[in-house]
Amino acid sequence: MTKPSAIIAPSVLNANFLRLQDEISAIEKGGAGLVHLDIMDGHFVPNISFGPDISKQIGKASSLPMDCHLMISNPEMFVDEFAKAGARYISIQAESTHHLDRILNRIRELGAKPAVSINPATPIENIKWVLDTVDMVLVMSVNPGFGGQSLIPYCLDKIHELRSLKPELDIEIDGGVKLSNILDAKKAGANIFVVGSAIFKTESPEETCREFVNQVK
Ligand SMILES: O=C(CO)[C@H](O)[C@H](O)COP(=O)(O)O
Repeated sequence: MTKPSAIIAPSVLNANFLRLQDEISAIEKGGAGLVHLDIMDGHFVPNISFGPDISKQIGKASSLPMDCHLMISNPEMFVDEFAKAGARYISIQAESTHHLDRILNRIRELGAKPAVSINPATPIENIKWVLDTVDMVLVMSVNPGFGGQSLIPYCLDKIHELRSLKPELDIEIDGGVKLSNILDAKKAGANIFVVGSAIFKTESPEETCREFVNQVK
């Protein structure tokens, strides 16, 4: 049985957008495996970030595969655009659509990797029937919308439950991940770690990213 590899996926939500190219180069040098893009629409979540055009520019500015997390209502209207923008992964919030199976299959047809995401209060049971359709499950460990929040501890129990169900699945944790708790997340069963403010709000995002990479090796 192949053990999924550990990957740090910095979220640029809290990066300095006026120096985005430098911020991206820093995480590349720091050993990140993915660049995580938080797409927010002011409707599904109480914040607005950016859309497919900026994502496409980020894709061109980076050698890292893009991990696009759609925290938006009506995601079916936008998956084609994100696939065209070059997303490697497209994550859909299970709570955001009536047609989860359809949209995940559409993402694969478009040549990207489908992933499903669940909010802290959403049970694993709700995504049970799509676990064989996706390449990754993203477990939100904060209520989505903002960086810089604290990890909700019961989300680690959800990851543990999911890992027991699917030993080879890529499981991503997103929200409140810090150097002080990343090993708890790893122990629970996560292997892809989204880290936002704990990387970009430090003196040297490159050095900090490297520390996270070394921590989960
Ligand atoms: O999806 C998100 C918020 O909805 C962010 O990816 C997440 O919060 C990462 O930021 P931080 O590491 O600062 O918590």
